[in-house]
Amino acid sequence: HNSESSSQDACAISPNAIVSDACASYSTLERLNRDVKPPLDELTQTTDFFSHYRINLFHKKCPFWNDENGMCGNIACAVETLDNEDDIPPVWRASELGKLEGPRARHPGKSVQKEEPKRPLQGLLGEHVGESCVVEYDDECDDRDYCVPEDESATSKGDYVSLLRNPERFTGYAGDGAKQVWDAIYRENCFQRSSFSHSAALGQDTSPRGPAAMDFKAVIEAAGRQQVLEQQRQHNPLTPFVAKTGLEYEDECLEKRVFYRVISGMHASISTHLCWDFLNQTTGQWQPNLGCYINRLHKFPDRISNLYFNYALLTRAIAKLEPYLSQQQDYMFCLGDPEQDADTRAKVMAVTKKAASVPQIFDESLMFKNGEGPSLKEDFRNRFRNVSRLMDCVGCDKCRLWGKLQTAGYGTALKVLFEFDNNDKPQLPVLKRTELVALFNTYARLSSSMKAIQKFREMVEQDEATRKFEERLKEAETLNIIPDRAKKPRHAIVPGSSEAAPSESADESHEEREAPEYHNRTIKDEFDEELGRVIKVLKYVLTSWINFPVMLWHIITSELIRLWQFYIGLPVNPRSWGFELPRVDEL
Ligand SMILES: Cc1cc2nc3c(=O)[nH]c(=O)nc-3n(C[C@H](O)[C@H](O)[C@H](O)COP(=O)(O)OP(=O)(O)OC[C@H]3O[C@@H](n4cnc5c(N)ncnc54)[C@H](O)[C@@H]3O)c2cc1C
Repeated sequence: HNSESSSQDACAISPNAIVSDACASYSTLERLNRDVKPPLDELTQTTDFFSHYRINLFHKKCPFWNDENGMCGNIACAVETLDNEDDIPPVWRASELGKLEGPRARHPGKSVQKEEPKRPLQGLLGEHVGESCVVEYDDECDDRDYCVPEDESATSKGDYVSLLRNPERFTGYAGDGAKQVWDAIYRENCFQRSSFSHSAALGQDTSPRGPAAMDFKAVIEAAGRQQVLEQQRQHNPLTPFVAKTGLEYEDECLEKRVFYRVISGMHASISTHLCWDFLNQTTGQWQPNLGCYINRLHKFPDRISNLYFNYALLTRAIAKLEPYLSQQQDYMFCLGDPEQDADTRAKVMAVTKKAASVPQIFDESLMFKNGEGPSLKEDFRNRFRNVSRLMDCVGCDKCRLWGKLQTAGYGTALKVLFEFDNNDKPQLPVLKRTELVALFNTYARLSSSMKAIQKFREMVEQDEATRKFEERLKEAETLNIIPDRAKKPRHAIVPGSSEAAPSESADESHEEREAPEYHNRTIKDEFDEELGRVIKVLKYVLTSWINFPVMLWHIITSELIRLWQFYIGLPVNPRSWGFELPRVDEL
């Protein structure tokens, strides 16, 4: 008996989709999240260490494109959600919503650090913030990084900002600017020189293999040129074609599924938050937007499955960190404050213990096998660096903050999974503060996305039930057999959805909630209906019996194939069967 798929909610979105890469089903992860979320919220919301992040937001330039070549990534280009924002109060406009809020403090120089070791920020983040838990004195990054270290190529070390004051939610950042960044990020999924065997078309066939960013820039530019030429061609048909953009070979890269899943899962999580914490810009109300969820996520179960995949991936990374973070001599959270340090560690442990409570949630040892190991890993790292650089092209500060943080979070997770030995205790204290903060906050983002998705799913079900009820009511009305009191809608309503049905009033009496009574039915009607049901059940049972041998054959062969794949080290097909209770509405 397959215990995971036996429960009602198991694999409700896309059966077994996650099992193939992450050894866990939806229901296992949702159960785990119920345990992990409370201590994780506590950690990210009540400790100074985890509620502040240092980020270089303003001294970086988008390295991939500028307005001159017809592509555009800055705020002025981000088409806003409303055609005319002049009609709405400034506070609801995208330009305001995207701004950073709350206190901000410059990274202190060496002299201040020496003079004021306990208060290097001199109260700039607020009087009660334990600054020794927030400030990090770091130097260069080591080459195991999957993300771009914040201080790369910039003179400024960045600012400390409060994550609590800047929740990830709807900002109104949308349109061409946002789309262009996402497109470029997904194109990164395909970036690998071996995939571009016709690189001559990019005009750089003789150049030695340069940094990934340079190559990537060339691809983007080629794509940009292509786009501009395409537009020009509409007016002037003689405009030349660019022979190849390099993007034609996209399919070859699709096998690098994990990278794609990480990015798509991150995108799905961002979309979930903006739909859950959505501002209706004409009424000024913050509320979940069911239509937004349906259009961006519900219709795309693979996106949701990728989000769950990321949850499994981060759970494994966090569980793996437990021995590394448990001892003060191995890691200090707050250098100048032993009490806060102990408190933070206890809260971290509460999370890592829960994360480690489900064994085998993601088996990283299966990755980077089949001879591609080191080069694939290198490729992975470079792609991640580029995604992080692409975040500098995001034209909304708050989105950039969370985009950067989450890219760094996944980068850290990959580093922990693939660079740390599987020994009980990893040897080197290689994780920086920024990395830890990014990792745990990215985990917290996924955790709250999962919860929001579960709620959204309930809303969809309620919405559908309401719609069905209304349809039946209409049918009955046309037959004129419904008493007036049964015409009230009975199902709960989606709060705030643009597609919300009318709300059930709180004082609605119990009697009014009962099913509508159907009058004028004769005994013959009742008998015919009952007989119809009996025949349907009989048919159902007989078909199940007839199908059984075929099904058994399918199960045995598919399991044998899976066993064989496992034995010779191939990726194992997802399980295509499971036990579930018959759905009564099939009858
Ligand atoms: C880094 C970054 C951070 C952002 N943060 C915020 C934020 O905090 N708040 C906010 O309101 N807006 C944010 N945005 C903007 C937001 O993500 C959308 O771009 C915007 O709302 C417009 O949405 P859209 O419906 O046009 O599709 P987009 O979300 O822009 O998607 C573009 C295309 O990508 C594909 N796609 C969408 N989702 C997935 C997925 N999960 N997997 C694979 N493919 C997918 C679809 O083909 C879609 O048409 C951010 C954008 C970026 C690039």
